Amino acid sequence: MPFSFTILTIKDVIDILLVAFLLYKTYKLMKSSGSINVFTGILVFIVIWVIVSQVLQMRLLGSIFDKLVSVGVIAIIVLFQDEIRHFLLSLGSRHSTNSLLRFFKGKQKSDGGKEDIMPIVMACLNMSKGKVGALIVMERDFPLDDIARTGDIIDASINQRLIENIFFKNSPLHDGAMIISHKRIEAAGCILPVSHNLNIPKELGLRHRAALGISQETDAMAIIVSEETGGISIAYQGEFHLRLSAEELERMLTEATMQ
Ligand SMILES: Nc1ncnc2c1ncn2[C@@H]1O[C@H](COP(=O)(O)OP(=O)(O)OP(=O)(O)O)[C@@H](O)[C@H]1O
Repeated sequence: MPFSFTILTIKDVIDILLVAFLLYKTYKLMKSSGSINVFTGILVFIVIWVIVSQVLQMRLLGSIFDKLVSVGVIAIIVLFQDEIRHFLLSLGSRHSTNSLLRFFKGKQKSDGGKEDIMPIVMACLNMSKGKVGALIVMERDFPLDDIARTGDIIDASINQRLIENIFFKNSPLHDGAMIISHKRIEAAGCILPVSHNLNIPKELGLRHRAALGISQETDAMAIIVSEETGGISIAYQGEFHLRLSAEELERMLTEATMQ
């Protein structure tokens, strides 16, 4: 039988690149939420399904697999509703849209928000030196009102001494997380969702798990000051950035709060 060559058009190349991008995004989301084994399992199942029903054309087994696939789509949506919500959120977030606009317009990033960031950075550095534990969540596009309601509403301007005071050991509000929203300290003593990721290093406790949890469920950035080591870390988009320097902390906060 003569070989037949299929000519790839530009549309096909874009199609392949988009599928690769979607697979990569899914892989990253699953990895950050600790469901990477499920992702591998689904991939293995798809490969077996394609071999059985398309390549070998086994009709009986193929029809069973076809049925499983049609039900499987609904099962996947139910199982991964959090990951799907996070994916759609990251696609539609103001940050992604603005980056895209900047890319096309060649517009420079604004240097806004430094006066709001520096008190947070300075407070974190002081708390780090004194080994005072802290958990600060910076709201972005996803509203954190429900989380803020689990603590005490403060609604104060961002102030270094106020932040340090709240997290000072034995202060009534030192337990739990502080929420920063619309350039204000909105609430303190808030309860965050805890991440169930199994790959979190054992030495990181509940404060770090809670920070990772909120970064998986929303687009917020969470800053952690460790009471044990004084280390400053950030949980963002389901990933940890551990043991940050003052410059790294400032840079990440500036990037995250840029409009
Ligand atoms: N779900 C949660 N939401 C908000 N804050 C939480 C949550 N769970 C724990 N915390 C905070 O974390 C503190 C416990 O921290 P723990 O020692 O377990 O964490 P850690 O990650 O090891 O941090 P550290 O290095 O500071 O010890 C609690 O006192 C509380 O303030």
